[in-house]
Amino acid sequence: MNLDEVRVKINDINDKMLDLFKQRMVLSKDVADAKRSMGKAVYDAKREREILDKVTIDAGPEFDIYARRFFENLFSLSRTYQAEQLFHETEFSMAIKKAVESSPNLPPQRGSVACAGEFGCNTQIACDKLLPFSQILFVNDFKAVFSAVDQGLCQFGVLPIENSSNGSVKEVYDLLDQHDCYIVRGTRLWISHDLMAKKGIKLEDIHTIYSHPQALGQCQIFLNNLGANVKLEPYSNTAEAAKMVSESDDPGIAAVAPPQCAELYTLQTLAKNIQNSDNNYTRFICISKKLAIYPGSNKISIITSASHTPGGLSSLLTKFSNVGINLTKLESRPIQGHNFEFLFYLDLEASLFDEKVTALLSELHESQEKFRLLGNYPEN
Ligand SMILES: O=C(O)C(=O)Cc1ccccc1
Repeated sequence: MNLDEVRVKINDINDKMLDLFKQRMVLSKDVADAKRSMGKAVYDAKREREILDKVTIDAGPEFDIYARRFFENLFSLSRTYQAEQLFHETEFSMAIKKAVESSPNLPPQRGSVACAGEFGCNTQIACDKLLPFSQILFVNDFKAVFSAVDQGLCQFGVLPIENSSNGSVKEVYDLLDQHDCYIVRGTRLWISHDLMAKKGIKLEDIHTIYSHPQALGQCQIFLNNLGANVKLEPYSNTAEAAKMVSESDDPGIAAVAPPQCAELYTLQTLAKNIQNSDNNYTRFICISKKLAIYPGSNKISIITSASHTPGGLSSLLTKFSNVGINLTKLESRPIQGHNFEFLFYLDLEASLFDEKVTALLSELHESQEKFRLLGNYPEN
């Protein structure tokens, strides 16, 4: 057979498969419809497993794995189609509706906001960008930001979550799982770091440099070049490190902090723009106790689990590709007390104003062992 002849045959098979596929999708909807009207669960894991085992045997050793994956994908597509076609209100979808209806058309500009750090820190700049007329309450650490929001001391909390060169702020991911708070907004800031010390001090006089671990990580190349005699010490926050240096009696210490901190804390800049890369952006989130979904919300964050089996994560991800959703972030964090089991944090380019997306997330809410919507929010 020459190439043209093979192509003709393949086209013919494709046409037949497409026709069968469409027939199968319609039948899968009918089955779901019938099951639902009988009050039965639509998803039948046992039956799916039996069919998968049968096709694996029937396909023979050359094609068994291919056949199994092919049918797994077919089932996944059917389930997405069923969820979309037979969408029914669930507790989850009603909570979404309520949040959409009760949220104002524009994100708030004012309110009380908790910020970990001190005057002049990067997170304060993010607070000013997100809530320009807010009252900032500076607290000690990220945990205290969550507590302030959780206990109603502040309406909002702003936290760094991810940096373009240094990766995720893992502590914030863990705290998101531990608190009943929602992400209501996000923003991205270009971050630059300066090295600063007391006035009159030279770079060669410095023996210890303090800063937030994210900032130290973002300036690793410059800092490591200073040699082994210079110690790097993590500190709670960049601006707090600058303040501590200015108040300390030790002239040999310095801080990595945002440029404005030099003037704020009467320090002298020893080196400017010491970040590894100029492409140094940090994403910040704004959390709130109440779920709010403003018009224009283009990003969804969720926490979920995947089954601890081969293909478990892949079948979770397939559900998003089934409806054409782009994933912008996948973070995994170990589940405390479980051996090598993980929670997955996903960011999706999607909006709950789209019914298809609400249908998919409702389906996940029902089918996944763990599922939590962290928020649907605008990020700019
Ligand atoms: O807000 C700050 O300045 C911090 O210390 C946290 C931080 C560190 C580096 C980048 C963004 C936020």
